[in-house]
Parts: sequence; structure tokens; C-alpha cells
Amino acid sequence: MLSVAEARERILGGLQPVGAETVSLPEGWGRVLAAPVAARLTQPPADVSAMDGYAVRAADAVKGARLVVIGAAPAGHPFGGELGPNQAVRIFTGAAVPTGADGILLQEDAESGADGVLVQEDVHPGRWIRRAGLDFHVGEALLPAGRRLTARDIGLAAAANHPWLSVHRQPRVAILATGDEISLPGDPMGAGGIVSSNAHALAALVRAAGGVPIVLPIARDDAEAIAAAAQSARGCDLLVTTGGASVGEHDLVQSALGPAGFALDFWKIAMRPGKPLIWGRLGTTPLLGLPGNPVSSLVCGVVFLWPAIAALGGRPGLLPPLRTARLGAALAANDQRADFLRATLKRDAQGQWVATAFPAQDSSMLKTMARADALLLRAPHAPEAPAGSSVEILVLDELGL
Ligand SMILES: Nc1nc2c(c(=O)[nH]1)N[C@H]1C(S)=C(S)[C@@H](COP(=O)(O)OP(=O)(O)OC[C@H]3O[C@@H](n4cnc5c(N)ncnc54)[C@H](O)[C@@H]3O)O[C@H]1N2
Ligand code: MOO
Repeated sequence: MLSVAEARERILGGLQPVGAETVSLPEGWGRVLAAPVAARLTQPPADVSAMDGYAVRAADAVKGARLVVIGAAPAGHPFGGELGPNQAVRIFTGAAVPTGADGILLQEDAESGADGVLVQEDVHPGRWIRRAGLDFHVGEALLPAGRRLTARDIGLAAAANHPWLSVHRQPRVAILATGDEISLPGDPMGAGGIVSSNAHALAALVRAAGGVPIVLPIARDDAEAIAAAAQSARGCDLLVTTGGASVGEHDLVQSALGPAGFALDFWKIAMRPGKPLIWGRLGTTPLLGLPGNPVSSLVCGVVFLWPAIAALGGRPGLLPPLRTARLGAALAANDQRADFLRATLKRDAQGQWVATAFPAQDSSMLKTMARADALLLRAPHAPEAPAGSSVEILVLDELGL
């Protein structure tokens, strides 16, 4: 069986970022830049005042001096003239500093009268002046390709005078749930039936990772039905199946898709939950076959699907970040499969994470998945671990899950 790391390398190695599209600035939030953003102007474009007050020559603006006010410079209306000795120009925040001035007398430090303005505090050269280019200069690289845009980035791109952005298309991920026993939430159910939760949970995960989920109708445990459903995923960037991955005679994904052109790369990995993972290609469409057990499909979604969508979406090499925590309760020695245990997190007195695995880890139990804050990683053959020892965790909240 392949290790988790090797399986992930093979999956990510087979994926190329999808193409770019142009979106308006407000549509850019959460999208991944396909081209770097450089400043289209210098900000601020000239020396400007950072305060409301008076533009002055610092040499004249000493405490007790009286200056003649020769004009005004509101923001957006530069003063055309030049300051001479013992002169001042009324100025407002953001307005260009008039020629001849080299400091700003704060309004609160001035007393305005009929015969000019009385200086009540010394002004030093450069005081309250924002120099041209303080924020950025024209041509300066501001945002790199591959960055998932935050609200702050959108503000920066707008300030740099970009009405449009080139971003990666959102990867289209088809999700195909298989099984005779499953039905959609709310639909009538047969005896021994179970509600299909996998496709919905995976669709939400696809969204969190920056993709667009396309949930296909449920395919019965029948080779033709599975093959027909999978055909409708051609044109998607990735096809994800759930169920039918294991060794039972009704576990059909591989055998149903073989005649339709499915080429297997690998099947089965040393991981719990998630052993019967499938990776290959249906024609040109990459196919990730997740196990049917609900927790197995979601945990494999975190470990393999999340970074696969990141890679397709223009962020190759991005993996769910690992954090460290202390163990809240002892764990027994592990066997040959890497474990991803559902765990709760709390902070100790020093503010460090303490991770405690749920005692029951059956891969059908979604309630513990929903209540977990983290997945706690256990390497294959890890020795017994006492409470307090250091462990690696994946914080689910950080991934938007
Ligand atoms: N003899 C063996 N049996 C099993 C093995 C094995 O190695 N030898 N592996 C086990 C492991 S581990 C897993 S995981 C499961 C995965 O099997 P499949 O991927 O073939 O999944 P199914 O048999 O179709 O379903 C398993 C389980 O999950 C439920 N299910 C399926 N689809 C959904 C859905 N969309 N939403 C909610 N629940 C779903 C299904 O009803 C079953 O209860 O195989 C073990 N067996
Ligand atoms: O891998 Mo299965 O996912 O142990 O339940």
C-alpha cells in the first residue's frame, strides 16, 4: 500500500492549473490571481497633507509667529501659487502640499484671526507630509500570481487603479455518489437505506477550497449507470466518486469505468480512514475515487481533494497546514496505516493547543466529525504516546471546513 505522502505526490503531480478569466474587481474576492498585479500609478501621486491645518514654511512657523493666509487647498483642488516668507495656505487632509511649503501646522495648534493665523506650536520640516510614493510607486509589484485574494488585496488593487483582474477559473469538480442503498436527503428511502451525506459534504469542501461543485445524480450499483453518470463529468477538471471503492462485489467504480477508458494510477493507501482510495484518469479527466464511509470520504477530501483543488486553481504545492499540539489523552501504538483521528482542541494555561481524540473513531460516525476541531495525525507504526506528548494536527476551521 502507498503512503499518504506518496499518494498525494502522485495526485498533485498529475494536475495542471486551469486557465484564466477576467473578472471585475468586486468579483475578485476569494479568487486566485493568474497574473501579478503591478501598480498603475504612484500613491500618493504627490506630497500631500496628512492633516487638516495650514501648509507653511517650517522656518517661519515658530511658536508666536503670525502668518498671512494666501489661499486654500482642499483635497482634489491644488493651490496653484507658491508660498513666500511668512505665508500660509489653508490645507485639508489629502490635498497636495503647495510649492514652497515644507510642513503642516495642525489646525489644533493654530489660532485663526482676521489678520492671519497665529502659530501655537513649532512646525518641523516634513511634519504631517505624506511623501509621493509613500504607499507604492508606478510599476511596483503589489500582488503575486497564485495569491488567493483577500478583501485587503482587493482594496490595494483598486488603489493601484485596476478595474479588472486576471484570475484562474474556479476548478469544476464533478461529484458522483454511488450505491443502491443511498438516497438524497428528504427523498423516500427503501429498507436498509441510508441518506447520501457524502456528496453534500464534499460539495461544501469543494467550495471551501475554491472550486465549483457539480453534484451528479446518484448512480445505482450497476456498471452501466456508473459509466453513464461518469460520462457526464467529461469537461470537468476533476471527477470525484464516493463509494464502490473497496473489494466487495458491488464495489464497482473501477470495473464499471474500465470499459469507459478508465486508467488506474493507484488503488489502496496506508491510511485510516481511507484505505481504498482510487486515483486515475477517465479519458483526460482526473478521477479521485473516495471510499463510501462518510468520514473516510471527508477525511480523504481534506488530505487529497483540498490540495488537488488548490493545485488546479493556481496554487500548486499548497497543502493543508500542519500545526503542533499536546496530547490531551494517551494513545496506543499504531499499526501500519497512518491515522487521522477526529479530535477536539482546547488551549492550556500557556495558550498551547491540547488535542484529544474521540474514543470512538468508526468511519461511519459523522457526529464526531462535525464536533471535531482537528484531525490528529498518527504516523504508521507510531509508538504508544502518553498524554502531554507533541503531535501534529490539521485544524479544520483553518481550511474553512
Ligand atoms: N472485506 C473488506 N471489506 C471492506 C474493506 C476491506 O479492505 N476489505 N475496506 C473497508 C473500508 S476501510 C472502507 S472505507 C469501506 C469503503 O468501501 P466502499 O468505498 O466500497 O464503500 P461502500 O461499500 O459503497 O460504502 C461503505 C459505507 O458507506 C456508506 N455510503 C456509501 N455512500 C454513501 C454516501 N454517499 N453517503 C453516506 N454514506 C454512504 C454505505 O452505505 C456503507 O455503509 O469498505 C470497507 N469494507
Ligand atoms: O478506510 Mo475505511 O475508510 O477505514 O473506513
